[in-house]
Amino acid sequence: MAVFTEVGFGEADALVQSLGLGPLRELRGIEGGIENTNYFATTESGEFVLTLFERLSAEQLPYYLCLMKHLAGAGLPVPAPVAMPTPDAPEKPRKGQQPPVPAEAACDLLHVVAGKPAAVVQKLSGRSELAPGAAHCAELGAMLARMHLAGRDYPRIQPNLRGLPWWNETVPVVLPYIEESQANLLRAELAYQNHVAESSAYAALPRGPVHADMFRDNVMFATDGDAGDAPRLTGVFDFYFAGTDTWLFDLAVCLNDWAIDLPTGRHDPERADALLSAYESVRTLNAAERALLPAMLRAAALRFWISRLWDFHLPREASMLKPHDPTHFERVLRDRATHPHAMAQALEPLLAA
Ligand SMILES: Nc1ncnc2c1ncn2[C@@H]1O[C@H](COP(=O)(O)OP(=O)(O)OP(=O)(O)O)[C@@H](O)[C@H]1O
Ligand SMILES: N[C@@H](CCO)C(=O)O
Repeated sequence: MAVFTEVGFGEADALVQSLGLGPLRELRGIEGGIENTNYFATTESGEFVLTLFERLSAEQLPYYLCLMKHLAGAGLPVPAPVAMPTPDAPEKPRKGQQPPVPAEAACDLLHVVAGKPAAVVQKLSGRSELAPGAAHCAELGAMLARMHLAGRDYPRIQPNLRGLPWWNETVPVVLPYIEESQANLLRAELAYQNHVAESSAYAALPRGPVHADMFRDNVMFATDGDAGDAPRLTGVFDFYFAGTDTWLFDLAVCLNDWAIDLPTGRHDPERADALLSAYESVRTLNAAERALLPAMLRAAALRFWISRLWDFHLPREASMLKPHDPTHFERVLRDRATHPHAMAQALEPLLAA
């Protein structure tokens, strides 16, 4: 469980009551997660997740919270953040008076708990599928494409804060902790990704708001079907690494997690095909995306190798924090870099179709 900041029952109760959710019945620290403090909060209105943001600032947070609201409003299975009710609309300002500050500027989805920025979102039903099959990957691929399309009219822009500039900043910080052969791979891959980012093909990639961390443990599937029923995706959460970035990077993050054999890091052709063809059933990849898929699979592996090295070697204080294993993404990156076209080649018949 990652509880970086302990929240008292009384303080959580005061917040949920002011949100109009009724008195707090139960408050329970959540197991899992390494970024933020999360609690399940039960009130008479239902079950919610209270998140205290440990690294993101109040200036950065409206991008994520408003994106969740936007996607939920577009019918995507995304938990909607609970807004602070606004007092009754003030009277129209008289001539010469200042107009009121628009609610958007204050962000009524962002609250303060224990001195930290905080949000309350709906608790999703279902459970994560940590051993997904092709049918789960197909559900994911179609939802990812729908999410990309639904983000096209999202007005806010904020870079992926775990994108290339962060990789360039963080690699020198982790280099002293790793072996020479690892350092060589890390430096070489970073140089390659800087080169890719300057290419005209990269500039031609479609982009918009992306989740950028849609791993198996951030997606829920229904548990109500009988065994054998087709899986049904009921939700995706943890938007706090989202940002404006290429859709292809988002897809590569998913392929690297959902469509691989975890012990070896190698891709699984059946699951990769299912994920990609379902994505393409909603939105077809363009020529630049097809060309850069191998490079983005490497980029997505690099991103999580760096963040896992950083979390592992420079940990923060938290109750029962379990950092993820960095060597997993070293293996994935070695596989993608040694066989740069393996996954993309396996997907080629699909891409050409
Ligand atoms: N909206 C939600 N509905 C149901 N469960 C949720 C929801 N949000 C979070 N959880 C539960 O809380 C756990 C931790 O949340 P999350 O993954 O967002 O942690 P984090 O520390 O913020 O992020 P990270 O995954 O980046 O470490 C999840 O594994 C899930 O069980
Ligand atoms: N999904 C990330 C952790 C949260 O960003 C990882 O597995 O490294």
